[in-house]
Amino acid sequence: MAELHFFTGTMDSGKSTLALQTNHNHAARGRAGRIFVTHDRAGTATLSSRLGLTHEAIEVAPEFDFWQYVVSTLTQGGRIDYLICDEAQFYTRDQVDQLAKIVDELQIDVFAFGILTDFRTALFEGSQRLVEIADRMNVLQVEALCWCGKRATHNARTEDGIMVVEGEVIVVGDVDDRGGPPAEVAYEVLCRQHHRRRLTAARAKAVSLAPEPLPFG
Ligand SMILES: Nc1ncnc2c1ncn2[C@@H]1O[C@H](COP(=O)(O)OP(=O)(O)O)[C@@H](O)[C@H]1O
Ligand SMILES: Cc1cn([C@H]2C[C@H](O)[C@@H](COP(=O)(O)O)O2)c(=O)[nH]c1=O
Repeated sequence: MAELHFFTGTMDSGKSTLALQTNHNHAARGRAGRIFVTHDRAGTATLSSRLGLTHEAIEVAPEFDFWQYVVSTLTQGGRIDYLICDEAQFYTRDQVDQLAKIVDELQIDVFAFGILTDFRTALFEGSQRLVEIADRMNVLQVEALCWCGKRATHNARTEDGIMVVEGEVIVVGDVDDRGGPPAEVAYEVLCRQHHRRRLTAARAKAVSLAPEPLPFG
């Protein structure tokens, strides 16, 4: 039986790497797949992992129809055994419903990968629908860590190094771990407590270096 799988984790937890590994393993056994992505950091129609692997992919625009794409490919004699869908948090609710229909009606496996929540801690539209209807939901096993050492569960956005909780939902960007001057827009993974307190690594360091107030005599 085909299934709709949803693999989730914070930014930088290895989702795109797993997407490419999944594609590799299925393709190596002669299965025919298609790779989809949207808003990848590496540019349009590319699936990229921080481990250096990239693969060309089909760019998913908001009006893209997965069901139509697959049905028209099959009716033209093409073969599709599975779909790899990265950055699935950005897919629309309708697109996720199309993926479920493809699984149920055409017996094609779908492997979707994406972050669950945005920088404000709200569910993304695509992820919400995947949580609601996926056959299996898997949390990535390689844990991304907060600066304090705890498991990171939240994605924080920084602007010029300052954590923000308001703004556009979609802003493509990367985790800033180069230690250089802060990027205009960057992301940092944090545990819930430090996300709640808006305590990023840089702010925690600044606080720890602040001089102790002199005791009054
Ligand atoms: N130089 C490195 N050496 C080993 N592993 C690395 C290196 N850089 C990144 N990684 C691994 O790659 C993971 C990020 O992979 P990626 O697939 O791009 O994540 P995601 O798609 O979840 O954002 C990191 O969690 C880390 O485990
Ligand atoms: C939290 C958050 C993230 N994004 C963007 C930033 C990246 O381009 C992707 C996540 O990619 P990854 O492969 O999981 O690292 O999503 C965003 O647009 N809005 C957000 O709130």
